[in-house]
Amino acid sequence: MLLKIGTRRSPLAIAQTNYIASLIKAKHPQAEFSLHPIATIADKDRVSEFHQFGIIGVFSTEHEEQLTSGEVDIVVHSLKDLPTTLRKGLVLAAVPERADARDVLCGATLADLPQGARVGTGSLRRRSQMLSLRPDVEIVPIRGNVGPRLAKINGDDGLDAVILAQAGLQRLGLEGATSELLDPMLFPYAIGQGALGVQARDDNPAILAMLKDIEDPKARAEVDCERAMLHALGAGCSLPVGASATWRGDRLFLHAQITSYDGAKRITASDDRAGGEAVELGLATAEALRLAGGVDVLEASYRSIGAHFKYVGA
Ligand SMILES: NCc1[nH]cc(CCC(=O)O)c1CC(=O)O
Repeated sequence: MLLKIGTRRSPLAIAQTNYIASLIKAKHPQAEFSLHPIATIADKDRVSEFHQFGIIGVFSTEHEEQLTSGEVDIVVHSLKDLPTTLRKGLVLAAVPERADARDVLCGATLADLPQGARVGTGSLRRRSQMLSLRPDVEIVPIRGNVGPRLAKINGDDGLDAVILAQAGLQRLGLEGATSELLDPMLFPYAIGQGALGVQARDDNPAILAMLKDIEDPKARAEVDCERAMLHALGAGCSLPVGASATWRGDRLFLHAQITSYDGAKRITASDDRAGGEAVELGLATAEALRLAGGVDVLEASYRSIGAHFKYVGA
C-alpha cells in the first residue's frame, strides 16, 4: 500500500515524518511512502509571535485541508502543535512511544544564569514559568527552527540562554546543546510535548488499523489526559498552561500549572487515577485549576499581551 504523508518542511518535521514511516515499515514491510511537504501559516509568517496569529492551529490548518481533500492519507504532527479539537472526519489515529517531554535550558543552567540574563523564547508559557523561577531575567522573544534558535546563544542578540524541548533536540541529534533538563514539577511542559501524533481520516479502516500497530498505549493515555485538561480549560497551546502526565506504577499522575504573565502567580493542581481513567483525570484537574482561580489568571495573561481569550466553558 502507498501512504501519502503530509509534512512541514523544517528539518524537525522531516525527521519526525521519516521516523514515523520507519515505524510503520517495521510492522508493515509492504508499505510505501510519498512525502508531500507544505508551508503552514506559521511557516509563511516568521515574524509574528504565536499568540498574535489570533487563531488556534497555525501549524495544522493546511494539513487538515490536505487530509480532508484526499491529497494525503496521513499527517505527522508534533502533538503539542495539534489543537485539541480536530476537523470533522479526522482522528488522532496513533501516538507512538513518547520521547523525553521535558523543557531544557541551553546556554546556562538555572543556577548559573547571571543576574538579569537574557533568555530567549517565543512561548508565553515558557516566558511566564521562567519568570516565576527567575524574576530577574529578561525574556527575549525569538522564533524559527531549532538550529537557528540555538545559534542565538552568545550571538548578535546577546542571549545567555534559550528554552527548548529536549525531544526536538534529540530528534535533530542536538541534545549535546542541553545545559539543564527542567523539573516538570517546577516547569511543567506543553500539553503533548515530546509526543508525535499521526492524524488520518476516519473513513479508511485499513490505514487506521496499520497506524494502531505503532501506538504506545501508555503514551496515548498521557496525552489523552493532558489534552482533555487543556480542552476543558478552552485553551490552546499558546496559553501559559503547563502539564505533565506520568505513570506511577499502574496509576496515571497529572501535575498542572497556570502561570501569570509576570510569573508572580502560579496556580497548580495534582491528582491521580487508575490507568484507564486518563480523560477523567484531565477533566478533574482542569476543574481544580478553575476553582483555584486558574481561568482568571489565563484571561488576565491574555489581556497583558493585548490578545483575547475568554473562557466559555468546556
Ligand atoms: N513549537 C515548536 C515545536 N514543536 C515541537 C517541538 C519539539 C518538541 C516536541 O516534539 O514536542 C518544537 C520545538 C520546541 O518547542 O523546542
